[in-house]
Amino acid sequence: MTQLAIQAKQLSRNFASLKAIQSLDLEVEKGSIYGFLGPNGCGKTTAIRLLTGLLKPSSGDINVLGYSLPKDAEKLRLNIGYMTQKFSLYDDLTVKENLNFLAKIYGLSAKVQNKRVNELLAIYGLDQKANQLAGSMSGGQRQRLALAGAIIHQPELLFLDEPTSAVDPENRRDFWEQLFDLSDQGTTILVSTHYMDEAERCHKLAILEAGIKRADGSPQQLMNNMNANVVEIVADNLRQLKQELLSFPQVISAAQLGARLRVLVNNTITEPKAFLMQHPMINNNDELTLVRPSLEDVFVTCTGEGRQ
Ligand SMILES: Nc1ncnc2c1ncn2[C@@H]1O[C@H](COP(=O)(O)OP(=O)(O)OP(=O)(O)O)[C@@H](O)[C@H]1O
Repeated sequence: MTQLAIQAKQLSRNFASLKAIQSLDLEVEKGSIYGFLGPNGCGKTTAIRLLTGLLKPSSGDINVLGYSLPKDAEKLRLNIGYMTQKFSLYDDLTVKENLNFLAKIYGLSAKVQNKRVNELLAIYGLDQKANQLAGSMSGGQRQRLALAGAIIHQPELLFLDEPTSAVDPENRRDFWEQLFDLSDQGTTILVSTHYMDEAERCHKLAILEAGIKRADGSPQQLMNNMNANVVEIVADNLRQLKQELLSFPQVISAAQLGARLRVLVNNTITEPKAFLMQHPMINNNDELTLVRPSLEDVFVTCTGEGRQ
C-alpha cells in the first residue's frame, strides 16, 4: 500500500468573500515530488500555508505526516522544511551565520550543527562564500542558501513555494538536480510553480485555477487523458487563420509558435486534420500535422486560458 505524506479532504479557505482554496482533495505519496501548477493568484501559496499548519482552513480535513492540522501544527513543525517565495534570509548575516542561526532554531546540538552546516555549504557550493553577507549574493546563490536553510534539520517533507522564479535557466536546472537528490534520499517534496517544464519534472501534479483543482495525476496521465487533439499548421497568414479558427466552438485554443499554428481541437472531432482542412483559409498545399500533446496543452484545455 502506498503511504501518504499529505492527505487533504474538501479543504477550503476564504479571505472575506474571496474563495482562495475551494474543496481541495489532495494525496501526496511519501518520497514523491508533487507539483502545484497554476498562474499568479490561483492559491498555491495559500494551499502550502494550509498544509504547513501556518494558516487555518475555513473547512476541510488535513493530515500531514500523520498529524492532524491545524491541531498538531506545532508537532509537525520539526518534520517539515518550508522555502518561501521570498527566501527568508537575513541579509545582514553571512551565509554561515544564516545557517547557524537556523540550526539553533531547530535545536541542533553544537556538534551536529557544525557538521551539518559544513556539509550543506559543500553540497550547495557555498563553502567559498561562507563569510559573505547573504544580502550581497546572486539570485542563484541566495536560492541555494535558502534551500540549505530549509533542510538544515533534515525534514521528511519539504515545501517549496516558486523556488526558481528569481533565477536563470542554468541555476533552475541545477536546482532541480538537487531536488532529485533529496527525493532519492527519501524526502517528500511539494513544489509550486508556474513553469510548465518544471511541472513536467514532478512525479505528480495538480493544476490549480482560481482556488480550484482542475486536474491531477502524473504528467503522462494528464497528457493521455486530455480531451483534445493537437494539430500544427504551417500556412500563410497565421494570425488571421488563428482568429478564424477560434470562432469554431470545437477549437479550444490556437497559439502561434513562429511559423506554425498550434491548434487544440476537442476530441469529439474524430478526424481533427480533416475537420480543419474544411476551412476556406486552409488549402491542400498547407502542412497539417497531428502532434503529441504537451503539459501546456493540458493546462490550456483544463483552465480558462484557451479561448483568447
Ligand atoms: N492573507 C490574505 N488576505 C486576503 N487575501 C489573501 C491573503 N492571502 C492570499 N490572499 C488572496 O488569495 C488569492 C490566492 O493567493 P495566493 O498567494 O495563494 O496565490 P498564488 O497562486 O500563490 O499566487 P502568487 O504566485 O502570485 O503568490 C489571491 O487572490 C490573494 O490576493
